Amino acid sequence: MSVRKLLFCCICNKCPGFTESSSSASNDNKRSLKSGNELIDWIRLGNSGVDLTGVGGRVRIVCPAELKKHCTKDDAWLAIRGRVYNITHYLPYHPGGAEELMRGAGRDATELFDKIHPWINYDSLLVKCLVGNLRSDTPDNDIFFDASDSFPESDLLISSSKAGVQITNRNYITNFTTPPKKKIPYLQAENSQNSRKIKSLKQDEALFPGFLGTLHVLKREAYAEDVPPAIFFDWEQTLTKLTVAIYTGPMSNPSTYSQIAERNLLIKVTVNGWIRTIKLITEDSLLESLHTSIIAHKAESKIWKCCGEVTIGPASKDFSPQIMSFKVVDNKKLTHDTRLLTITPCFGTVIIPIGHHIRIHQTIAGSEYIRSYTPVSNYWIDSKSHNNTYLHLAIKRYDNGILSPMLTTLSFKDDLKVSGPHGTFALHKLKLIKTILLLAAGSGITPMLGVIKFMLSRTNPLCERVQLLFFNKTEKDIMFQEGFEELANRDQRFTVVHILSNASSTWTGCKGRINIELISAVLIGGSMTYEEDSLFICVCGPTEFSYAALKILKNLRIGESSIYVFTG
Ligand code: HEM
Repeated sequence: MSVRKLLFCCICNKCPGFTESSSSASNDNKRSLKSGNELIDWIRLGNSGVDLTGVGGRVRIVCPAELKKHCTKDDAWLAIRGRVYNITHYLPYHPGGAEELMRGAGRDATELFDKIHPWINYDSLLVKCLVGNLRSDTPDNDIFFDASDSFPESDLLISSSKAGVQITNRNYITNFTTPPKKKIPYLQAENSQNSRKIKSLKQDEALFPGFLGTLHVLKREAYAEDVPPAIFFDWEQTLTKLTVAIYTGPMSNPSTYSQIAERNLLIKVTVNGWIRTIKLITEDSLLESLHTSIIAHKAESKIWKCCGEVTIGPASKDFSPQIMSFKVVDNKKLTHDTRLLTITPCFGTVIIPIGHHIRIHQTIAGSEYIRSYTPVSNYWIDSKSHNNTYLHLAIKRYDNGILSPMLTTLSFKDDLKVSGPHGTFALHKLKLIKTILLLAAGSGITPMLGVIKFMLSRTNPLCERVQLLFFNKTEKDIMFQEGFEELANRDQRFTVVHILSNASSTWTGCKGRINIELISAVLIGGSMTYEEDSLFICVCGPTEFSYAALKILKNLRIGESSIYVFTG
């Protein structure tokens, strides 16, 4: 549930908990809609399979000049918060009237929209009308509308080919009524440390009640380590399923843990070391979670009037990772001495942030043994079952070890105690990074896998280079080799160099251990061109390897702030 979208608003002031003071628009402007042009009719049109985007439903980048051209009633586009929508079909359904809505046509209408009704859940209403992301030159916008920030939830539902099929098949009805506004703790006012900062933001808040205020908060505070992040809750439903989205802000790399007990859905979200608990007492009973974005089966197939009662607890820093029970789903060979163990939580779902790890706790002969593993995402695994509740762990067997011989022989349905997530890797360190060098040895490759995928998928700023130097003893020790080759063939920005310390006579690649000549040849010798501020280096491997790498990087005058060493 790596959701970064910030969206929390009611679409109508009839929602419970909606306060008059939230509205800045006057009722005089409201038109009565012709019969056949009401909200329900608009939802029906959206679900009818008609292409409301006018461009075939392919989400793409729109430049301001193109947006400008779509300004007539027959062909009207409008942009809000960096997203461009085709509003042509929505014109007769707009409760404020078509003329009013046309005021926003052909331009970035964010300010206009926010002046009148910032609480409207425009993104849900126009979910089928999304043309693409507005290309913007202003750095401020980039904070929020990083194209890598592509709002996974919505995109799943609107993306071109899938949308029509999925929606009719699933009887999709979008939410449109988020829970009571008064319960949104969009400012952590209870935290006295922040009172000074909060005061300075009061003006913005008054101007833009609700979520826009939060955008301002996030913009200024997102990267301040000791400020609990604002988080938001949204939901949508079909007859049989409830989907809950928690919005945590850009680059926040959240971890979550969720559990369901009939009408109680408990979600724990951790962002930058702050833990928040969201408790939802639903209108009716739920069954199990379906996957990590918390889609839960309803006990009875019906549409609920509202989602239920949501309470978002205060932020706390006392985050002691909890111990959870897991079961083994699969155990298969990865290399000659490494197994890929697939495990799933016995209850609920767990999300481990990029670059973080879990710990396996095992009691053997009365003593507890603990070992850390970074889960490997589905992308790297040749697995038919891409179930999002699974964690895949690459476990190397050390014959003289205590834990690994036991873990590598686990089989289906065996129990495991797991704690997590653990780690200090902060994704926002990579915010401005265009070139990344990854130095990994042996099973130290696992945290790099998430970083590689993240860097290559982001576009703002566009990542220019991901260079992996992967150190192993012999050819047969190399994990995920095929995956690397495939990726390198597909994406020229990614390169991998394998370096073996004990290569066979047939090995034609690099040989040796980590050394300054090798690293300086990569960094300075020309295979990587970079600007100092946009370079980052990650290191992961056995302790001696990490020390050696750090020493070399120090000698090459790479600043500490540009290096992150993963430790278990
Ligand atoms: C940006 C240009 C827009 C303008 C100038 C505009 C203007 C207005 C006005 C004057 C009203 C009546 C105010 C009231 O009394 O509630 C209204 C209501 C409404 N507008 Fe817009 N609007 C715009 C965009 C949008 C968009 C993009 C959406 C959603 C897709 C939207 C959805 C609504 C809804 C749902 C209402 C009814 C609000 C309520 O009942 O509280 N509007 N709009």
